[in-house]
Amino acid sequence: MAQNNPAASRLLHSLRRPVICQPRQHVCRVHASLRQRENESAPATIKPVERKTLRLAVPSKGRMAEDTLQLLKDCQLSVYKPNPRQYVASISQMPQLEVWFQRASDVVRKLQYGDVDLGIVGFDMFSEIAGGRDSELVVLHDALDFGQCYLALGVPMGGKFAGINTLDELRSMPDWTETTPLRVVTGYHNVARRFFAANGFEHVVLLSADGALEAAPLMGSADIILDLVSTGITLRENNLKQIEGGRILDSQGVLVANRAALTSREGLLETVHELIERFEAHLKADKYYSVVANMRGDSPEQVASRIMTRETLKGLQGPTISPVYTLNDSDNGCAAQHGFYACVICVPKNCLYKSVKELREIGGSGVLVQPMTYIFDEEPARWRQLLDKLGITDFKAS
Ligand SMILES: Nc1ncnc2c1ncn2[C@@H]1O[C@H](COP(=O)(O)OP(=O)(O)OP(=O)(O)O)[C@@H](O)[C@H]1O
Ligand SMILES: O=P(O)(O)OC[C@H]1O[C@H](OP(=O)(O)OP(=O)(O)O)[C@H](O)[C@@H]1O
Ligand SMILES: [Mg+2]
Repeated sequence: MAQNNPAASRLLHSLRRPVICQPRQHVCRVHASLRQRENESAPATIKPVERKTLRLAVPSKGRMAEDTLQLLKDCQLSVYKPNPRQYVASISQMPQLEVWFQRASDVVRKLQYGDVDLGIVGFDMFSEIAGGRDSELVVLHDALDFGQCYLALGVPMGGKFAGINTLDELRSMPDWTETTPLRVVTGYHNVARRFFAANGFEHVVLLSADGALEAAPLMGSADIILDLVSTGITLRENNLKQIEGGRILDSQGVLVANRAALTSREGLLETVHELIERFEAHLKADKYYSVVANMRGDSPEQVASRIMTRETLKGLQGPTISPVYTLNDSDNGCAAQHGFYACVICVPKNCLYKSVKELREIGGSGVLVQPMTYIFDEEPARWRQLLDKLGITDFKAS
């Protein structure tokens, strides 16, 4: 069938191309090949081109591209791209920063080479290309709240895998030998190599494919897959299951920087500070509603104490309580209404209805719910952690 179908035969062809073995060598010692590949993928020590501008690389296509631009927009950092076929754009609020559109894998490579200073990419891609640990690259924000997925093994539900439900069981199958290794198809060879080496798999061969990996076990061209999972539907629809111990790496969008650039490029730390502040303010606010309720009570303290007895109503710092003023009919003046207070709290979005019910239980009447746009903390913890990582003690953001 594959012979008559060009797409299928291309896939088969790519699946059959082993990447860690020589053409006639079928079995790999994953430990040895791990060392070899990591040296290979080490960034070349090429001196970056001189430039005055700062650069941020973002994914150029797919869901990560859309979500990255949306995040920047939500932080009042809309990206202006004059022409859809151009790869460089700008942000009017940050004129010092060029935005470069790149394939996700190239975002990481360009960061390694120092061609860009900052990049937004999935943690999966960062792990695959750069090893996933802070080294010459530094993760500035590890939870941008989009592109949530994870890398996991997908194992056939039936056949010889019917009784296989854990990583130990998979490893202990007698089928895997020098001549019949476990064939794993994946786009994440470095992650896979590290994972199988760390988990004591001896006879593994990694195969390549650019998409539709889930079809490979059914076709017979691989035993299992290692791919991204989000809802798990694609695995299920292709008769594949996840196994205990087979969830390899959790991923979402991250902001990464070139470490050397952080300490040498003029203005980069200030820009990073602003980006972290804006991202944190938006991402935090996105999880809350601002709730204003009129509360019955004898004093502000009494209302506050009642609110503080309820976990969902405590908000971020506790309630703000103020008098409610009404018009005085006799002289048209205003007077604080006795026994009534307005209270403002932040409520986690996922507890909204519970909070409204609790407010009513403790004397609330009208409840207004508003979206929260930004919550600026005094200093984001991630900024402090970055300064610690870089060993900077005397930086003052302007
Ligand atoms: N199903 C998914 N759910 C959430 N995030 C995902 C999912 N698949 C991939 N991602 C994230 O998106 C990144 C890009 O994925 P990918 O390269 O497959 O592009 P895409 O958005 O699916 O577009 P396409 O596959 O059509 O080129 C991945 O590195 C990962 O971080
Ligand atoms: O768990 P799920 O919600 O089903 O998502 C998982 C699927 O999503 C990604 O594929 P994508 O949709 O990006 O298609 P692609 O293979 O063409 O990249 C990934 O490679 C899986 O196949
Ligand atoms: Mg995809």
